[in-house]
Amino acid sequence: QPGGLYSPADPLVLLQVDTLERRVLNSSSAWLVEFYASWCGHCVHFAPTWRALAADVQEWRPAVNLGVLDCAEMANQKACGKFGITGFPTLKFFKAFSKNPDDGMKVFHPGNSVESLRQSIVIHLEMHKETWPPACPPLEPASMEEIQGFFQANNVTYLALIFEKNDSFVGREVTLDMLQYENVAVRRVLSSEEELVKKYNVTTFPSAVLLVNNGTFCRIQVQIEARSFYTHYLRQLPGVTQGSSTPTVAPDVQIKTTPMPWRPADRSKVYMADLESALHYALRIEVARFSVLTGERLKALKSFVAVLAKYFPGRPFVQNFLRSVNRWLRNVSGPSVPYRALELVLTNRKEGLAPAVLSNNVTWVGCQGSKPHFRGYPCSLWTLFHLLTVQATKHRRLSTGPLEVLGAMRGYVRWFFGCRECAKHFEGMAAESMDQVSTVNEAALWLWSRHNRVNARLAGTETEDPKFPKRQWPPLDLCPPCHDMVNGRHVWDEAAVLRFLKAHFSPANIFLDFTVPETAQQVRRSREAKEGAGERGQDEGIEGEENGREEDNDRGENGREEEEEGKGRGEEEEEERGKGRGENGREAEEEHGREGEEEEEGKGREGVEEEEHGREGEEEEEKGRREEEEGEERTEKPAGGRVEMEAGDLDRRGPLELRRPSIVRMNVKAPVLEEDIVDLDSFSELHYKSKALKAAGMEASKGRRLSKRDTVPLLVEDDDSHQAFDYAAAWERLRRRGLGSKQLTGALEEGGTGQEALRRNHWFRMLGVGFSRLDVSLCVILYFLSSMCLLGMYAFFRLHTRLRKGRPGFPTA
Ligand SMILES: Cc1cc2nc3c(=O)[nH]c(=O)nc-3n(C[C@H](O)[C@H](O)[C@H](O)COP(=O)(O)OP(=O)(O)OC[C@H]3O[C@@H](n4cnc5c(N)ncnc54)[C@H](O)[C@@H]3O)c2cc1C
Repeated sequence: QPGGLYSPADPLVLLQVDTLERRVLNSSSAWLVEFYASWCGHCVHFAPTWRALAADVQEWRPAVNLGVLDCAEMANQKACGKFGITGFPTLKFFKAFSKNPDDGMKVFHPGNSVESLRQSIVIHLEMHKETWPPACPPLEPASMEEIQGFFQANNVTYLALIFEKNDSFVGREVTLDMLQYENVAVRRVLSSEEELVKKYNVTTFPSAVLLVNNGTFCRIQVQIEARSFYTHYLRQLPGVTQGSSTPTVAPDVQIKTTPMPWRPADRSKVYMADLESALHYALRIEVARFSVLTGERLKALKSFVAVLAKYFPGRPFVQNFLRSVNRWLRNVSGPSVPYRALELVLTNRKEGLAPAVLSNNVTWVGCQGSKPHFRGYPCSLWTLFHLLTVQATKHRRLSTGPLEVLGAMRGYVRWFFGCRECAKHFEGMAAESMDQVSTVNEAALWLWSRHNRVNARLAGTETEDPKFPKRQWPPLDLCPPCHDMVNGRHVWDEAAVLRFLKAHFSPANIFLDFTVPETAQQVRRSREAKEGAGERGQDEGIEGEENGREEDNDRGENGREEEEEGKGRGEEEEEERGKGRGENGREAEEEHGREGEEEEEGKGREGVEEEEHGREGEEEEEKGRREEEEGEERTEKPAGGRVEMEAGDLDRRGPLELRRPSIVRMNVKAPVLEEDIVDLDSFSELHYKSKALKAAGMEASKGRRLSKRDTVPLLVEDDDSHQAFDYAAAWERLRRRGLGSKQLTGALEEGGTGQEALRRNHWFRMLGVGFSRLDVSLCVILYFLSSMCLLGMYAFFRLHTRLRKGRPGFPTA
C-alpha cells in the first residue's frame, strides 16, 4: 500500500522500484538516498530531519540529489534487498556514475542533525576523484596561483573568497549554495595560505572577501560570519541571477494513495490477521534482508522459530508451516544458511497431506493505523510476543526456562528487527534487567512493563497515531482491577495485570476477522494428516512429537527441576490468585477469554498429570479428542484433576458473571461458536463423577451456561503436545449440526452473522429437535414410572372390586 513518510511536495526525489536504478546508477549527479520503512518508529522521528536537510541543500542540485525509498512497500522490498539494506533508516551515498547497487556508501548519522548530515554530504562529494560530478564546483582550497589567473579563466564578474580554518565547512557549503547562481564563483582559502591571508589583510576566520573582475576587492560585511549570511549577501549582488536552466528534479512518481477500506476492530480483542501478518513480515521480509544467515543471527532465527512452533496458537496449516520451518532449521548443522535455501521452506505448501500455509499478505486489523505509516508491523510484533510470553505461562512443561520466549524475542529484535534504533533501545532495556526474570509469569509481566516504558517514551511524539494515543496499558476501561491508588498515587495491581494479560492474550480472544479463510480442502487435509500421524506414527506431526520428546529428554534433570519449580510456582500462583479473588482480582479473571483460559489452564494441569502417567495418557487424550470429533457425545477422558479445577474455578468465577465488564460482552466469537451447545449429558456425567462439581452445578443452575465440553475440542494438543485451536474440529462440529457453509463462514469470520445462525439453531432445538439425552432418559423413566403407577392402581382396584363382590354380606338386621 503506497503512502510513505514523504510527499511530492518535499524537495526530494520519491524513488520507486522502477526508478531507483535508473535514476541513481550511472547518474552524472551524486545521490544520497534514505532507505526507510514507513512503519519504523525511528524513521518517523528522522523524517523531519531528512526533510529539513532536503530543503537546506535543494540548491546543491544537480551536484547531489536527495532521494527516498520506502522499503516497507511490497513492490520495493526486492530492490531494497538488492541494495543491501538490512535496517532502517539506512542512508547511502552514491558517487556520480556509480555502476552497482553495492557502490553505495553507508552514511552514518549519529547526531541526526541537519548540520552533521550536510557536512557529511560535503565529505562524500570530496571523495570523487577521477569522475567529478560535472555540475559540482571545485571544493578544494584555492591557491595564490589560481586566484591570480581566475578572471582570465572564468567569465564571471565576482569571486568570493571564504577564509577559514581547515576543519570549517562554511567555504564549501557557500560554494555549493551558489552553484545554481550565475556570474559569481566561490572558493575557500585556508588560514594556512599565508600569502593570500596577508594580501587581503584577513585577521579572523572565517571571513570573506569579494573580488570583482575589474581588479577591485572589498571585505564582505555581514552581521555574523556564517554560511547563510554570506549566501544571502552574494545572491543580492547586482548581476547575480539564478540560472535559467535551473535543474529541478521533479518527483518521478506521483504516488497515488488509494485509501484502504477501514477494517473495524475492537481493541479488547487480538486479531489473527495481525499475528499472521507479523509472522509473514518477520520471516519472509525481515529475515530475507540477509542473504546469508550465520553465527548469532542464525542462532537467533532458530530460537525465534522454535518458540513460534511451540507456542503459537495458530490455525492448523499455519502450525504445520511453523513446525516444518522449525524442523528444517533444527536440521541445519552447518555454520551458515543462504536465505535462498530457507526461502524454499518458507514457500506455502498447499498440496500433500499436511498443508503448510502462511498467508503472503499483510493485513492489519487491530494494528491498523489511521495512516499507512502508523502502527502496523511493530504493533503486531509486540502483540505476537505478548501472546507468546502468555502462552509460555500456560504450557510450563514445554518451557525450557523463564527466559525462553524473552530470549527469542531479544535475539530476533537484535538481529532482524529493521528499526535499528528501536532494537538498540530494546537491547538496552533487556541488558538492564531481563536476566532478573525468574518465572514465566515474571516474563509476561516484564514484557508488559517494558512495553509500557516504550509507550511512555513515545507518547506525544511523531510516531503516535492521533487516533490511537499511546497510553499506559491496559487502560482503566479495559481492566479496572489492574489500577489502584496508594496515597493518591496510581499503582498497578500486578496480580490483576497478569490475569488480564492471560485473558487478553489467550487463544480464546483471538479473532479470525479478515484472515484468509482456510478452504474445506485444507481442513480435510489437516485432519487427515493428524489422523494419519496418530495411526502411522510416521508423518511430520509425529516426527515433531518425537522431536518434542527428545527435547524433553534432553532437558533431563534440569527439565524436571524446572517442572517441579513450575508446580511450586503454580501453587504460589494459586495462592496469589486466592488473594486476588477478593474484589479486585475477579473482574479481570472473568475477562472475555475466560472460558478459553479455563480450558488452557485445565490442559496445563492435565499436562502435568499426563506427564506423570507417561505418554499413554497423551495418546489417550488424542484418541479421546478424535472420538469426540467423530461424533461421540461423551469423552472418555479421565476428568480427575481438571474437574477439581473446574469446580474451583467456577466457584471462584461464578459470582463475577453478574458484573461482567463490557470487554466480556465484546468477546463473542470463539466462545459463541459453541455457546449454544449446552451439553447437559456431559455436565451431569461430570456432576456425578465428582462431588466437587456440585458447586459447579449450583453455579450452572444459577444461570451460568456451561460450554466447557465444547470449547475443549477447540483447543487441542497437537503432535508436539502443543495446544492449539482446532478450527478444523470446530468447523466439523458446526457442519454436523447442519449449518450451511455460508453460515459457517459467517460464524467463523463475522461474529454477527455467525451468532444469528447459532441463535436460530438454538430455537430449532428449543422446538424439540435438540433435547439432550438426559432429557430423553428422564422422560422415558417418568413415562415408565407413571405407566407402572397406573398399572398398579388398575390392579389394585380390580382386586378390590373382585373381593367386594365375592365377600359374603353381613346379614341385614
Ligand atoms: C521491540 C520494539 C521496540 C520498539 N522501540 C521503539 C523505539 O525505540 N522508538 C519508536 O519510535 N518506536 C519503537 N517501537 C515501535 C512502537 O513501540 C510501537 O509499536 C509503534 O509506535 C506502534 O504503536 P501502537 O500504537 O500501534 O501500539 P504498540 O505500542 O505497538 O502496541 C501494540 C498493541 O499492544 C497492546 N499493548 C500496548 N501496550 C502494552 C503493554 N504494555 N503490554 C501488553 N500489551 C500492550 C495494545 O493492544 C496495542 O494496541 C518499537 C517496537 C518494538 C516491537
